[in-house]
Amino acid sequence: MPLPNDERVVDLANRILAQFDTLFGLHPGFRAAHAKGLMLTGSFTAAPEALSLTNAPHVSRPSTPVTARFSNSTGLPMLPDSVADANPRGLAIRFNLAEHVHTDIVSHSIDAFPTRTGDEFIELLKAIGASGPDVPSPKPVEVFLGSHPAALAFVQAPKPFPVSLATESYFGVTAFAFTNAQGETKYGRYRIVPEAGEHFFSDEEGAKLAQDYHYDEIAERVSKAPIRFRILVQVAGPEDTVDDATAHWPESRPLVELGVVELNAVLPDSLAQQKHIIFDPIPRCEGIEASADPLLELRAAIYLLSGRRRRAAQPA
Ligand code: HEM
Repeated sequence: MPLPNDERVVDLANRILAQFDTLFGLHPGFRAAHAKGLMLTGSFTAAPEALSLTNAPHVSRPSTPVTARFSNSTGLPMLPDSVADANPRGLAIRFNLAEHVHTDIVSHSIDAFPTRTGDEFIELLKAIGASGPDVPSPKPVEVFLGSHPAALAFVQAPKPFPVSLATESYFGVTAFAFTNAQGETKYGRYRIVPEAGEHFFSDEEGAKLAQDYHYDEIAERVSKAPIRFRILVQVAGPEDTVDDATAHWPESRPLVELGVVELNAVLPDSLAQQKHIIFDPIPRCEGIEASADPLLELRAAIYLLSGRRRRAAQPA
């Protein structure tokens, strides 16, 4: 996973990282965002119909080992699971194709993102940082939301507390170009759907959850039976926008099943593994290419810079 060649992207990535530090404080050894999490292992089994979409290596073989990380939002590693800011939850999946060869999916539990570009995103972070409780209305964040409808829609969208991290759906949000063995390319977006169905608490119930409820629950659940998710790809129509994470496609677009992820166990050294692993929002594998979405290169740079910093941190 290389840093982008474009120095402006790397500079923006560093500035966004610094803005996360300002918002959440420094927590050496943890992620700047999605800091609280847990890692599990398992395998991916491709669905037969997946080959119609892509000849990616994990789709062309019977089974691929995976490593997955569930996470809470924010850069606060001790954030209680009962706090609304813990939503949306994250799910990152690494398909281990060979030693040191892998491709990842990074997803979160809402089919939306507040901004189309990184420049808008840093503006939003700065506006949030400048909108403390003592700041009179209209606060900078209110002004930002008033002039950015996608950000307003993201903030206002329901983000309920899942009963379990295994009863939540996750969305890749950015589009990728999927190419099959015949050379046909279609754009699509990931949807990761729980076999256990979607189940949520009311906000009142969510606010009463224990500090580490979701992570204790998922560990308990996987110790009894495997946890399964179907990985689907929502396929774009010819007129759909494929380079804008804030754009929504009609629900009538077809869904192609890529396969099933089965998680079998929590990694015994989850904390050390989380510190080390750096998920890549760009697939970088045959059959799945990045779209022109400007967030992709930027995120790849941020996750790498943040990951290098995390790896270099000395244990507390
Ligand atoms: C401007 C856009 C974005 C920025 C600046 C951003 C920023 C970050 C940062 C700084 C991290 C921590 C990286 C690390 O230390 O490893 C992170 C992780 C993460 N982000 Fe984003 N993000 C963006 C968009 C998204 C989108 C669109 C999604 C959902 C599809 C997403 C889901 C996640 C998840 C799940 C993680 C945790 C990954 C893991 O477990 O290692 N982010 N993000």
